[in-house]
Amino acid sequence: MPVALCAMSHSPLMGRNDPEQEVIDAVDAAFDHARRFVADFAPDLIVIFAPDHYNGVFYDLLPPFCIGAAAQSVGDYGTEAGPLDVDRDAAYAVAREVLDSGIDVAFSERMHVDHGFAQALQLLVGSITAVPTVPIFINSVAEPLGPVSRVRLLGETVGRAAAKLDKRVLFVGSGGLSHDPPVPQFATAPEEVRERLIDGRNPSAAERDAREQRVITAGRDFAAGTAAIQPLNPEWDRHLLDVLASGDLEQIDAWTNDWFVEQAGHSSHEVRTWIAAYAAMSAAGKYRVTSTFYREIHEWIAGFGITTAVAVDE
Ligand SMILES: O=C(O)CCC(=O)/C=C/C=C(\O)C(=O)O
Ligand SMILES: [Fe+2]
Repeated sequence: MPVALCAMSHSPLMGRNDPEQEVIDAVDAAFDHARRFVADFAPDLIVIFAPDHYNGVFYDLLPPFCIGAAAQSVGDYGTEAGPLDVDRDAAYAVAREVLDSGIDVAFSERMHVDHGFAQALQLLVGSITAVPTVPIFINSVAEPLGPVSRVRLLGETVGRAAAKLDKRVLFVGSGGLSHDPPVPQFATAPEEVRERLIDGRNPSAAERDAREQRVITAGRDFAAGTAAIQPLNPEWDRHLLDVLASGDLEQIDAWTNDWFVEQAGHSSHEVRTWIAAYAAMSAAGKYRVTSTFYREIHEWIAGFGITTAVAVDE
């Protein structure tokens, strides 16, 4: 059955610390294009790969990957809260195929997800329930991380499973590109922050507000050139976009996790979601990238990209 792809950056700072109007208009136009692309493809199912930012998955039990058979959005940064419309049968079918192929994916009957999933679904199809989904969490934040080659293999097996579903499947990758927003790291976090990284579900409104305000302030400082966070790396971003478009994804296996951080900041690991989505596409054969948007947006602390791709009949 047909497959298609949309990979996109997300940012909790959209609408909270916006760049100048010309940039917003360009992003809006790119999302309009992506929405039309998705509507024209008319997916029966969205398989979405996204990270979490210590809102749904914590160090009390932190799998590298997790497939949700049911999922609940926490509603951080004003995103839609509540249950996603998860296709449970499809989630089980995908999980079986992934496990059969030797990838030890975790599985959840109550996965908690944050803006990584919700913002992408809302931007592309209007809500977290508009189209049945299979949500797949990819740890992109909480070290230690496994090699990126495992993410590519996960994506490939998910793609093989999706091809057997007899559905029109849209693969979505949500996150990236180069960016280094203030997401705490366990190794360097003070004790009280460590505690919430281990078991921080259901923070009070005041706690959530303080966390969100910290990120908004960092966005303001970054745009003003005064934030002590890593710069964006548009050359690295463009190179990644070229590699993904080339279809030659195996070259990514040689990229080390340290290299991602050196080049493009800690949260550049979120491009794992793009790599998985493109690898899923590659399982169906050759593909062609049909649109690419890219801008450096300091206000959102993001090398911000949106790409779409279709399968090519050989
Ligand atoms: O305060 C925290 O623990 C997390 C901060 C946070 O959620 C930052 C999110 C940033 C992105 O999702 C992004 O830029 O990709
Ligand atoms: Fe993120």
